[in-house]
Amino acid sequence: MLNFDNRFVRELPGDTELRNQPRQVCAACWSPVTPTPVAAPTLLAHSREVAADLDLDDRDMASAEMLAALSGNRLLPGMVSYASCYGGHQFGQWAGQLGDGRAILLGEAVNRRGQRFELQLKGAGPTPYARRADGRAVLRSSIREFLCSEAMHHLGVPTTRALSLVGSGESVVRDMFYDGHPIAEPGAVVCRVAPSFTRFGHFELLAARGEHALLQRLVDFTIARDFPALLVAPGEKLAVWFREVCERTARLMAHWLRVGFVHGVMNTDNMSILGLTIDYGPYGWVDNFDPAWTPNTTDASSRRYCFARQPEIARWNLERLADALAPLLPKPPMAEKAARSAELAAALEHYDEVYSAEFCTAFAGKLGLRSWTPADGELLGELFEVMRLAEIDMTEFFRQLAQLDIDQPDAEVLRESFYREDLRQRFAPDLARWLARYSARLRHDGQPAERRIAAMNQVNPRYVLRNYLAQQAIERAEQGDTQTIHELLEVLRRPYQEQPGRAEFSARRPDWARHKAGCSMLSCSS
Ligand SMILES: Nc1ncnc2c1ncn2[C@@H]1O[C@H](COP(=O)(O)OP(=O)(O)OP(=O)(O)O)[C@@H](O)[C@H]1O
Repeated sequence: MLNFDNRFVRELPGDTELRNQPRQVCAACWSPVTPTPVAAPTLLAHSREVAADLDLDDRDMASAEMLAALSGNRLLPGMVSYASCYGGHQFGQWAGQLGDGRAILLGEAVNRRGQRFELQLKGAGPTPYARRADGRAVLRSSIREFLCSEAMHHLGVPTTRALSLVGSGESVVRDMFYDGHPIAEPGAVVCRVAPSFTRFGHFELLAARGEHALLQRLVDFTIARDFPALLVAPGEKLAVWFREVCERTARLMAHWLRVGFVHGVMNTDNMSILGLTIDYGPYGWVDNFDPAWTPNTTDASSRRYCFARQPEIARWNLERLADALAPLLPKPPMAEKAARSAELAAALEHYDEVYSAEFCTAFAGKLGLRSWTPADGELLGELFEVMRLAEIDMTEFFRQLAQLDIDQPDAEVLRESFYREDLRQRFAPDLARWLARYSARLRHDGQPAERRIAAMNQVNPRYVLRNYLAQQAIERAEQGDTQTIHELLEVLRRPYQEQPGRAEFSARRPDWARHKAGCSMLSCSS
């Protein structure tokens, strides 16, 4: 039922040692490893769209063989299992070898249309990269990864996908939430799917070890397998490819800002070479608009990975990738002094340009403008300031903004986007002034209201995976009730459409969730 063509292990060198013990793995891109079986797997949910991409129907998904494969209990014909080797910069520091410590690849499925997808189990047991950890994942973080991958896809944000969420029937011990005391939680395995799970860190590790021949092989392989449409003359290959990576990353950052997504751990090992959102750990969705907000408790003081800094951090990460690739280019002339070649530097500048352009396009769309001028940048900046000070809900505000009567602007249509009545009253004059200027701008733009509203509703979601919604789904699932997971999966399939009877899934964060763990801040424990 699935066809495999496993190029990664066929074309790139693997680890020659077979023991599954934590260790440094050199001169190899992957290590063979078998998933550790789980006691009592149950399929808690699956994405029918991802299944369809793999030519799998509901019957296939319900089969015992599939459950065995998706829990790591048995391989299907054609599958090979391995963990890949990468390093990374974590919180700005080089961390050395990291690797797939609890992710196990199952090979590359090729569908009837010739599309290629790597399948990867997260939480399927330890690998040589597990260091001292257990290779497992808790149900709570697996639900968050499963739902958010699919929600992001339906929002139009590039992302790795999730085929399945399997409860393992085993418990996993983590020290989370409750005063740091270790507690046993239910475990789970998610099957992730993406054309490639290659990260910036794969290249960085080879460069850091001086394994330049293998680095060149990995670059050639990645371009050939993952960027088949890239047209390049042989001499320019590396720079043209890096420019493409910069461009995709820039587009991704504009998307994250558009929908109010904060990744939480933008280390270089969590940066996808395809410009996909990867690793749904302590991520969060912006409720009250705050550029400095980070959902990750580990980052609460430095706020390195807060909402508004993400584009800047993505550039820093691209610079680390450029550093890793630089040894593959002819040495720059002494006069240039810089370690980086002119081509790589130009690609980084391209990142800045593409990001700026994409950001303007995204926010022009959110505001219902057909074009963007520097004055619109000022208008948006003023809005952001009012939204921040008045603690306005980002998703609710932009969705409701389309309802504004631009001939008689009245902030009443935005009432529901305020969390606090006192702040609503205090900032009412500022908001009214802004709405008047904004309405004048729209009248000047001259687009018929119906068309503007329809266009705004296509880019301003009604439904996002608010932090407290995911937490509710988790708490119910931990009691054995998976209905909320299914409801959320269904609602988040059509995030831009009004769905009658689904108001509970668009409501802004309730008061009880404001400081509750899981609903506002999260630790990395997963
Ligand atoms: N429970 C665990 N067992 C083994 N390795 C782990 C575990 N949790 C995290 N790691 C490893 O720690 C490193 C950094 O962790 P991070 O939280 O970014 O990863 P993750 O959430 O496991 O994975 P991914 O980036 O694949 O989604 C990675 O090498 C990861 O494989």
